[in-house]
Amino acid sequence: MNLLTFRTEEDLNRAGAGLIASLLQIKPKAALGLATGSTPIGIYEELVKLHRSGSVSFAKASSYNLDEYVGLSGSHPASYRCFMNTHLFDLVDIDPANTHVPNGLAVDLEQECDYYDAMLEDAGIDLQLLGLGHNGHIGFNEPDDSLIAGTHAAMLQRQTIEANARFFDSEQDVPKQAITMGVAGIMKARQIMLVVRGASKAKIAQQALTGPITTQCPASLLQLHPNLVVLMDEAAGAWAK
Ligand SMILES: N[C@@H]1[C@@H](O)[C@H](O)[C@@H](COP(=O)(O)O)O[C@@H]1O
Repeated sequence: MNLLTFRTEEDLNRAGAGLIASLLQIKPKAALGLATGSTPIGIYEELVKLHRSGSVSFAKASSYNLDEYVGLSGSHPASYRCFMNTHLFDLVDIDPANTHVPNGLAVDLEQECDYYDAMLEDAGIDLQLLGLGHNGHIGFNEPDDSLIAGTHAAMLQRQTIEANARFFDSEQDVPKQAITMGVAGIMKARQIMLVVRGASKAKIAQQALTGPITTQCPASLLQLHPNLVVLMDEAAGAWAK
């Protein structure tokens, strides 16, 4: 595991974007595993800047997002599809046909999950970007007695609904279910970049990265990944010094 702490958010964003840009330079057809939430926004902003300056192209790349709310269409402003279009896809030269986000409106969720897994298997994620939930979740893999390997429809925990209510008009509007890549799908990525920001996540980051590996903290499984890089700001990574 490579633990990196950054003095400023700008430094962290540059490092994160730099990693993705270097991969695309070496492997233009890279399959990127992407994440939503507030954590990756700064990294996407840096990537857009790099793209505008001509330093990076997504023209041959493909992307696979971690998750999507069940019941939201891609045009709903709080959907992860809409988030990705707004923060990255519409601002760079990626072919929209090569961007993949689970379909939250799928009538048959099981079929949608199987379809997504088959796509992931085919693509082989080169780099998976991850944020961290306050309860240790990754994607929408919530703490539990057991975890699910493949893409599945997950029930969101109260804490997650509360944390994500800021993206909706009210807490009642937050969907209770989401389609998420499973832990095996995440762990299959050739490289994982976990990004953690803010003092409120310091404790769970420390627990996930140095504590016991347990399904009660899904991010702790990342300790088993052979190629994990963790980017933290000083507030989240104070314990790592
Ligand atoms: N499903 C997403 C996760 O993929 C994300 O990592 C997490 C943290 O979000 P934030 O970065 O906004 O703290 O929230 C959501 O629940």
